[in-house]
Amino acid sequence: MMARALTIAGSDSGGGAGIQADLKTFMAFSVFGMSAITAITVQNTVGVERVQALDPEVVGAQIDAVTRDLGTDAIKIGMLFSKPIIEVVAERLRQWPGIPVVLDPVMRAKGGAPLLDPGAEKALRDVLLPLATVVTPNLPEASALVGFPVQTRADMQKAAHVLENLGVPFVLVKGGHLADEEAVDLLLHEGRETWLSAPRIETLHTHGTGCTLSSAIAAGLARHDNIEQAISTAKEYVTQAIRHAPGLGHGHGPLLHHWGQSPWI
Ligand SMILES: Nc1ncnc2c1ncn2[C@@H]1O[C@H](COP(=O)(O)OP(=O)(O)OP(=O)(O)O)[C@@H](O)[C@H]1O
Ligand SMILES: Cc1ncc(CO)c(N)n1
Repeated sequence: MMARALTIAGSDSGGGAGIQADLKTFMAFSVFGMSAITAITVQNTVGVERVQALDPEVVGAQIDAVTRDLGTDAIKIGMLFSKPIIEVVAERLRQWPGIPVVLDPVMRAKGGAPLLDPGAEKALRDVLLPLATVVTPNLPEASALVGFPVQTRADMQKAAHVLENLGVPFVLVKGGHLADEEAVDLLLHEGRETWLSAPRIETLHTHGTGCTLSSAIAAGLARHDNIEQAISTAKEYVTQAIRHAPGLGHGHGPLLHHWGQSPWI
């Protein structure tokens, strides 16, 4: 049967991040994508102009409709926006304890616009984190979750251990925001640290890197790949997606959601 994945996330009208990036990524991995939209962002490559959250009950109902009928092999979680939405999502995840969950703890867009109510960070950590199989914070998100600054490789190690102790089997702290020649992420699993390194590509076009990485991991899990293998394939996917970015828009442009060279060149 075709592998299926569900993304629970916000819509990015610009098509580069959020639900749109997730579905495009699932498709690149030949995984059937489904969505539960948490919020609609009025967004393009320049920034976020408005956010309209959905009624938490409508978020829960989308998850129910999909799981009841089509079923899913993996779940990716992105922008959640508010504590009531976090609670509804957590309640649904508890009903499906066997399904692997990739949690991207989205807090802000690249330009700084808030995508999560700061008052909901605690709920994200206390309610949702223990239900995740993989968590993928960037440096500011890791810092908000652990309560100390995360700015160096040593900080990433410390933060990863704290997050593992909060009950997440696979912790991936993303180093995209490091001032480093390499784009390095740290994977921690059962106390074992692995640095995943890729060349840092000099480009403005990095809109949706985090969404793309987490949905590529979820696609691998939906296909029942070994989790460490799924994470390293996802890292390769995001690196080539940045390298072949189509250069659209006037700000931080989207990535190429396709394996390999741009098909239109
Ligand atoms: N310029 C770059 N070149 C290569 N890899 C990059 C670059 N920037 C980020 N990455 C990689 O992309 C992935 C996403 O990391 P990043 O820290 O940018 O996530 P993020 O801040 O959550 O992204 P966003 O919020 O824009 O979706 C990581 O694997 C990171 O190492
Ligand atoms: C909807 C949405 N989710 C996540 C991000 C983070 O990149 C974004 N910019 N927009």
